[in-house]
Parts: sequence; C-alpha cells; structure tokens
Amino acid sequence: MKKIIKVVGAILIKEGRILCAQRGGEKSLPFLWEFPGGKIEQGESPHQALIRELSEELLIEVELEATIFDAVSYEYDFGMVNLTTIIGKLKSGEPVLTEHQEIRWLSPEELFEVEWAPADIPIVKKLSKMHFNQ
Ligand SMILES: Nc1nc2c([nH]c(=O)n2[C@H]2C[C@H](O)[C@@H](COP(=O)(O)OP(=O)(O)OP(=O)(O)O)O2)c(=O)[nH]1
Repeated sequence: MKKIIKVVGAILIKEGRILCAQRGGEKSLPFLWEFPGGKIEQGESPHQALIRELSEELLIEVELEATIFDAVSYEYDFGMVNLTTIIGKLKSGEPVLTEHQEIRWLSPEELFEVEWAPADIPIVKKLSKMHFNQ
C-alpha cells in the first residue's frame, strides 16, 4: 500500500486566465506544471492549507470559493497523491516566485501548451473546456 499524500491546488482566475506554475528542477516531478498549493497538514482543512501554502510560496492572499472544484487521485512511484482543487482569485499581492521555476496565466484553450503533472490531467481537461468571466 502506497503512502497517501493529501494535496490541495488552487485554480486562481484573473481576466479569464488560470495561474499555472512550473515545478523546480530539484523537486519530484521536475519541471512539470501544477496548480500552486501543497500538502495538507494534520488538522488543516483543504481551504486552510491552500491559504497557507499560497501565502508561503507565492506571497499572495486569495479568496477561495467555498466548494471544491474537483478531486482526483494518482499513483506515482513515491506515493498516492490525492489532489483537491479549489477555484479562487487574488485578493492582494502579485505572485512572487519563491519555489517555482516559472508561472503563466493561461487561458483555458492554452492550458495544454505546458506539460502537466500526471495527476492534474483530468482537471486540466475539464478546465480547458470552460470559460471564466472574471
Ligand atoms: N501543489 C501541487 N502539487 C501537485 C499537483 N499535482 C501533483 O501531482 N502534485 C504533487 C507534487 C508533490 O508530490 C505533491 C505536492 O507537495 P508539495 O507541493 O508540498 O511538494 P514538494 O515538491 O515541496 O514536495 P516533494 O514532493 O518534493 O517532497 O503533490 C498540483 O497541481 N499542485
């Protein structure tokens, strides 16, 4: 039985575009693209973990939707990632890269121009067919 890694990622929307982040080269899944976020710590809700992670890794404050957008599981060689995603928007600050290699605001139809972490594919597929007004 693989270890279960609970992760939460943000689908941050601005002017119809989605914030996409490229992982660093020294991490697991090097240079693949992901939704910014990270591991949920003991006792945290996904929302609490996401607010903490985004303030730590991108130095931003966000407003999150109350409901979960989607959740998927993917078995990597290092463990089973349970990825929960939540839609939100920037409340203050502009993203500052402290861990990521690069960030891009991509429109839904541009999402597959970058190479995503395998766990994210079903979520990215769903988003690529959507349209965001703000
Ligand atoms: N934040 C985030 N992580 C993702 C996504 N998709 C996906 O497979 N993951 C994986 C990568 C990591 O294994 C884990 C997230 O943990 P983390 O953000 O704390 O990762 P990390 O690179 O600092 O940790 P590590 O795996 O190198 O120990 O979930 C995603 O969209 N967003």
